[in-house]
Amino acid sequence: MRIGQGFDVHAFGPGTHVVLGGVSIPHTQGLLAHSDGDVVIHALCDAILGALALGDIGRHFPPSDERWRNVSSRHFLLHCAGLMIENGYQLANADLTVICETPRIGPHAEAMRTNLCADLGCGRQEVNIKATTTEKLGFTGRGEGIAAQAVVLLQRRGKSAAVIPENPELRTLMAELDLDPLK
Ligand SMILES: Nc1ccn([C@@H]2O[C@H](COP(=O)(O)O)[C@@H](O)[C@H]2O)c(=O)n1
Ligand SMILES: C[C@@]1(CO)OP(=O)(O)OP(=O)(O)OC[C@H]1O
Repeated sequence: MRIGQGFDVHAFGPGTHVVLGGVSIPHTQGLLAHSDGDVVIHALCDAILGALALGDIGRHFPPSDERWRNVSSRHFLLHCAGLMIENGYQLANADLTVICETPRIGPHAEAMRTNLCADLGCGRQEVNIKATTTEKLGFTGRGEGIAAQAVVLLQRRGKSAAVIPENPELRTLMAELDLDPLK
């Protein structure tokens, strides 16, 4: 078993929506970032990479690289899911916390969960999404940005229990990276 944790913050800036867990949520502001600024997925990627002892998201997707400008963070998550499988692990569970005053996360949590489970190739029971305000304290309390935390537990995947991801994007990415899901 391997445990990993991730944390990310993005500041609010001009915009009409934020992208969290791959869900576009209408909002009075957007999030400033090189990519789509999906703090939830960034924290989750860092947790997975941490569990695998493979560094962090910036090492795999440098902010200096123009290829990642405005890209969907689901691309990063698919990559991390592929690395997890390549290294012989599957997700035992992931627990995420989104920290902001607004927008309200509750109404979007199930759609976010659907996206994350699809990209990770796991069942709904393996992923939980929570939200909290900071009672108007600190930078999230002042409405300056959104923070997210993630904790994951990875378990060794036996050959007999091997899971070939249902998500066609993940299968394609794994094929491109020459990752064998049964290895
Ligand atoms: N951005 C948010 C923040 C909170 N929630 C939900 O409200 C509950 C109460 O939050 P407190 O910060 O007052 O404890 C929390 O448990 C979430 O269910 C939310 O949906 N979006
Ligand atoms: C996601 C990456 C991609 O270039 O950039 P940002 O979208 O700015 O996000 P951040 O969490 O600040 O940094 C990690 C980078 O890998």
